Amino acid sequence: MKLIKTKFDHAFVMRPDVFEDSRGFFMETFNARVIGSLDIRMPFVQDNQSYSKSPGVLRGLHYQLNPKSQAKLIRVLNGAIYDVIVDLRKSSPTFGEWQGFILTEYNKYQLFVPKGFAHGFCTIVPNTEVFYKVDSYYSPEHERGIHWNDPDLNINWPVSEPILSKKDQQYPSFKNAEFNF
Ligand SMILES: Cc1cn([C@H]2C[C@H](O)[C@@H](COP(=O)(O)OP(=O)(O)O[C@H]3O[C@H](C)C(=O)[C@H](O)[C@H]3O)O2)c(=O)[nH]c1=O
Repeated sequence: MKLIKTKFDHAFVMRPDVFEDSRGFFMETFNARVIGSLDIRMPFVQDNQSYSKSPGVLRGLHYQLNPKSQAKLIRVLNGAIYDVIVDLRKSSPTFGEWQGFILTEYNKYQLFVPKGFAHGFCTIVPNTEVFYKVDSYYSPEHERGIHWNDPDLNINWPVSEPILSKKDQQYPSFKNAEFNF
């Protein structure tokens, strides 16, 4: 497995070993022993999958408050995304900083996002399917968000007029957002 560090402690990109032959390929997409060796607290308790018809669909920036904060292991089954995480951990030296990653069905990159981060992605091709594991159950009462186009974060999304849910249009700015990490 290939491991790529990010600007954040405990967040990283990993690429499983891919075994290709004349039929196609095989790879272990999740192995608790491998994940455990990266001192990632287990267990993941829920798998999520989303499908976005068009390029320019932006989902985020989302997170759940403690005690229901979620670590996530994200990968693209089909298509491609520009994936963004924002450090919301107040004591972190990278608090308020963000980093973007291109995850596609072709590079097979997986992004591990620790608890305490806001997460969002923008699709860059049609028919994009994203699969991710989370280590805390969905809790609408603890769900919060930050506006995708927050001027202080100034994230360089690949589109200027994304397709957004009503909910994502109404999230507060970074400085007015509620978080407890
Ligand atoms: C997240 C979630 C949602 N839902 C229900 C609630 C809504 O009725 C419906 C669609 O949810 P939402 O519009 O929040 O879906 P996304 O905009 O794709 O949200 C996700 O987008 C970004 C990228 C994330 O990182 C989060 O994991 C997640 O918030 O699914 C559930 O039943 N369980 C869940 O775990």
